[in-house]
Amino acid sequence: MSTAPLIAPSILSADFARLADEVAAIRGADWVHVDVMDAHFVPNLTLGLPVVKSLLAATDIPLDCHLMIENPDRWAVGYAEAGAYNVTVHAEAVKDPRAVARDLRAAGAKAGLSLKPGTALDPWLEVLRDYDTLLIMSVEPGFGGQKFMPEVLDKVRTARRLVDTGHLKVVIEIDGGINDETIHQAAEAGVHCFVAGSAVYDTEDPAQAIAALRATATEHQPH
Ligand SMILES: O=C(CO)[C@@H](O)[C@H](O)COP(=O)(O)O
Repeated sequence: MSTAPLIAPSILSADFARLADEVAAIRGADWVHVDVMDAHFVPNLTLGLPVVKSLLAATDIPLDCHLMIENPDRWAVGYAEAGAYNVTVHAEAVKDPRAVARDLRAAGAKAGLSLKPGTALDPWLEVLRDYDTLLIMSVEPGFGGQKFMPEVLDKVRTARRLVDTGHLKVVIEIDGGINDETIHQAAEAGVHCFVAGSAVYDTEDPAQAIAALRATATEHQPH
């Protein structure tokens, strides 16, 4: 697996004017992380499949759809069929994780599994053999602009050890509070793909912010 760090700016906005700006700003990103929230699994409501279809038409950058919704078993495959590159469901919400992974892959997408900060990694290791991406949340899902939780990095270190020894084949992604001051810790712990919202969009030059995050993550890759 390539160790070059991936930077994935996250699109969260339910304000369509701002969303257009966010899409226009994502030059130089590897993936675009799309925060799909349903106001049930998380206390926030953002966007759904029709808007994701518009985003797919608006950018060539692979879309990484993070489903923070109840009953992802029902909805996930629609995002894959629409053309999302990666579709991530939450361990705390999914009922049949193996069937979801199989259906996502059959529809041509990578399958992702996400863990909230308080969810342990060990019970999911067997299931993760069927997945391509492990998304470790470093904030409680729901809102951008929260403080990074370094305590989740133990899960990153464990997962990275398993990847490096060939026991797991996943891209390790982290999401929440990633910025210039925190990305080095996540990189050193072994993260492959870094999601960043405010650190990209709340700057004068989002493309430059993406480049700077990538440079820091590259510098702090584990050896
Ligand atoms: O999904 C979420 C939060 O639930 C994240 O994708 C945030 O939207 C990232 O924003 P920052 O923490 O980087 O501001």
